[in-house]
Amino acid sequence: MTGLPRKGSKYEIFIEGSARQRKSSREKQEVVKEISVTVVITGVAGFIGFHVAQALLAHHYRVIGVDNLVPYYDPTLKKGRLELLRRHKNFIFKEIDVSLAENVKAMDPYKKDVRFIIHLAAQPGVRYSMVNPYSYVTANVMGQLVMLEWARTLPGLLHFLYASSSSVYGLNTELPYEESNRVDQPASLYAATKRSAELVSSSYYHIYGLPLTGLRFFTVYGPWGRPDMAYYMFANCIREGKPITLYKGKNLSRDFTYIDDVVLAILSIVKKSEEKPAGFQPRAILNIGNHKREAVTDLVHLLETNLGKKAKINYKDRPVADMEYTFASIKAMEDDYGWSPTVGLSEGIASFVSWYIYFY
Ligand SMILES: CC(=O)N[C@H]1[C@@H](OP(=O)(O)OP(=O)(O)OC[C@H]2O[C@@H](n3ccc(=O)[nH]c3=O)[C@H](O)[C@@H]2O)O[C@H](CO)[C@@H](O)[C@@H]1O
Repeated sequence: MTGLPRKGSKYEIFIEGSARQRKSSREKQEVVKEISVTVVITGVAGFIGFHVAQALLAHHYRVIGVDNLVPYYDPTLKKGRLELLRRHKNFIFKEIDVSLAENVKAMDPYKKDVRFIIHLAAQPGVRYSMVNPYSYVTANVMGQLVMLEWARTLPGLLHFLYASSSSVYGLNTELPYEESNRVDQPASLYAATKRSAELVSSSYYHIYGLPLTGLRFFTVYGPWGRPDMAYYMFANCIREGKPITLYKGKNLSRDFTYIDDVVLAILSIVKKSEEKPAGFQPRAILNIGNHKREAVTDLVHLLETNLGKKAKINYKDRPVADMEYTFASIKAMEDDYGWSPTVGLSEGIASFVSWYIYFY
């Protein structure tokens, strides 16, 4: 398994389409032209960064990938993702921590070429923010500021996209969550740092007019995923015959978003920003979700079916930092970019499990 998309998926057709394009020499020239579009991806060895980088490289972008390779989870995953990325000739990797301003000087030689920044480097994990709080402010707020400061020195920047999170909706009870909802009641420090990053960005838009969009991701899952997330932890426990911890609550549910849909969302934003349609103003914030609220117990059943093994379950009270439910309105993404998700939870979990079985 290479981490490439499911057979027949929209994302795969994208990549196959690109491969076909390489055939004629005239089109080869176009490819060479396209290579000049340089994208910086921070957190490139992370789950979402890796998939976005692969897709952009398949589309002949040049990717300057940045990551500090922090061992928050099993480093073999980050190393494996990087190994795949390094096979592309248009991939350049810098091992740096972007929460220190002096480190980003390593990217200065590419300044004039950079058209996009996709800033995904962060300290993730809702529950871990109670264990190691300082790392969240450093990575998620300072890191944001450093990247914004660097971004404003770029002469040809078209769009700065950055990762926010559905967790900013916090204790909000209005469903589905809309970008215009109140977001001043974070349930976790993690959410507070993600909201802070949005506010810092908003000030940079106001002062410097930087083209900025924060993407509020809703529980993204899939092959090469993050082992601190429930679907992955549950899979590990089921495989090893250990009990999973399921939080109590009849409304415990998530809007689960499959990675291919997230990649397509980002590609559609990048493409439109390159086209620069007259009068089009990118929004400051966009939800990236599946627009389906699914019970966490359904996730467990799907994993059991695909792994062919029953889960042993320990029920526990939900930690206060954990939201009970999430549900995304995706109207803004549909209206602005014609994007809508295509992969349901059962199909997505089947894809995840086939990668998982191969990987382990
Ligand atoms: C670990 C983590 O923070 N993951 C991400 C996840 O949070 P999010 O909490 O949505 O995702 P998880 O995969 O951690 O949890 C999914 C669901 O499983 C439940 N659950 C989790 C663990 C467990 O042992 N038992 C259990 O029942 C949770 O309460 C939740 O309802 O999506 C957010 C965006 O939407 C991201 O910003 C977060 O980085």
